[in-house]
Amino acid sequence: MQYDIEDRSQQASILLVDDELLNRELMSGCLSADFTVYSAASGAEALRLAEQNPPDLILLDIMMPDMDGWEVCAKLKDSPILRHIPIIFITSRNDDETQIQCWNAGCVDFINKPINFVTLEHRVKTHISLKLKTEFLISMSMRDGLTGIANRPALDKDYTWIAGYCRRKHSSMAVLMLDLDYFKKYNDAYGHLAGDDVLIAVAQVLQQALQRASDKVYRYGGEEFVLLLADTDEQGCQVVIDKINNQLSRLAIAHAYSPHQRVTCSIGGIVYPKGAITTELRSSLSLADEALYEAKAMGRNIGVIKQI
Ligand SMILES: Nc1nc2c(ncn2[C@@H]2O[C@H](COP(=O)(O)OP(=O)(O)OP(=O)(O)O)[C@@H](O)[C@H]2O)c(=O)[nH]1
Repeated sequence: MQYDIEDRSQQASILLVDDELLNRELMSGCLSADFTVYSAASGAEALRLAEQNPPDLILLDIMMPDMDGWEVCAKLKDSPILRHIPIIFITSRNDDETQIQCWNAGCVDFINKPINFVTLEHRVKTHISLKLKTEFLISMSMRDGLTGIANRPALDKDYTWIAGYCRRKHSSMAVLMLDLDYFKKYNDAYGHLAGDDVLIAVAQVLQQALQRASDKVYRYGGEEFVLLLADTDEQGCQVVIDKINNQLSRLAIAHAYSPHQRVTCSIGGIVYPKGAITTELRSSLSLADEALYEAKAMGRNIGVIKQI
């Protein structure tokens, strides 16, 4: 995947927070050619705007009436969604104590007033570039290199919050494990690269079969995939399994060494009843794996779902 920092910078957004209109206008004039800039005249407005539309960077004045920059910063750092947004303080004070206070508050940098606009522009570009590159690296580390879908570390990360969410919402949840049938024979007969193409095609089928935003698919290992389906019962699982099988049968990838003469998969899954979900991924996978084992033993190309 190619990454172009220039392209992404154009879309990067900056929230300016300053109670003085002139400061906001001058900073906006300096930055709006390169970034999407929006501004707030108070701490309360800044928090509201940041929640509605989290920016990539916040330029935060310290001395403001009602809520000062320190308090805004503390509230941002308290929010699980907003805490990672880099903050640059804008301050007219340059004493040691203020500088230490800025760093302790969790800013990435600070700029002194009167503002040197060349410095402002360069500092902002540096921090936006760092933020975008970090985001890109994090997203890459959560993707499977071959198929482009989420990988096992992403599953580890997502499972806890999806299971916790379903438990709190008192909804059901399904964990499915999918394994291609006779895939070793496929690789042996058609070659490893052809096998890779099958994995890519199957990953696409799985993504298409999952229609809700909360449905997630991961490449778990070699030819194994895991699906997390929030708010899904046994009947819902069956609908998903049927869609996957129909789509695979429509693709009709020839496999002369399978009794089905085409690439098929077996699926094992478990459904947790409303609210009774374990937040331990390991035990969910081990139960789904048992169901998958049964599906394989029953002749493959079949789904076995168990209600827990
Ligand atoms: N092409 C390709 N093959 C892979 C990849 N990862 C794992 N495999 C292959 O997947 C095959 C899995 O073989 P087995 O675990 O014996 O399973 P199987 O042949 O599908 O048999 P059943 O699951 O019992 O139907 C092995 O040949 C692995 O080399 C990959 O990234 N690309």
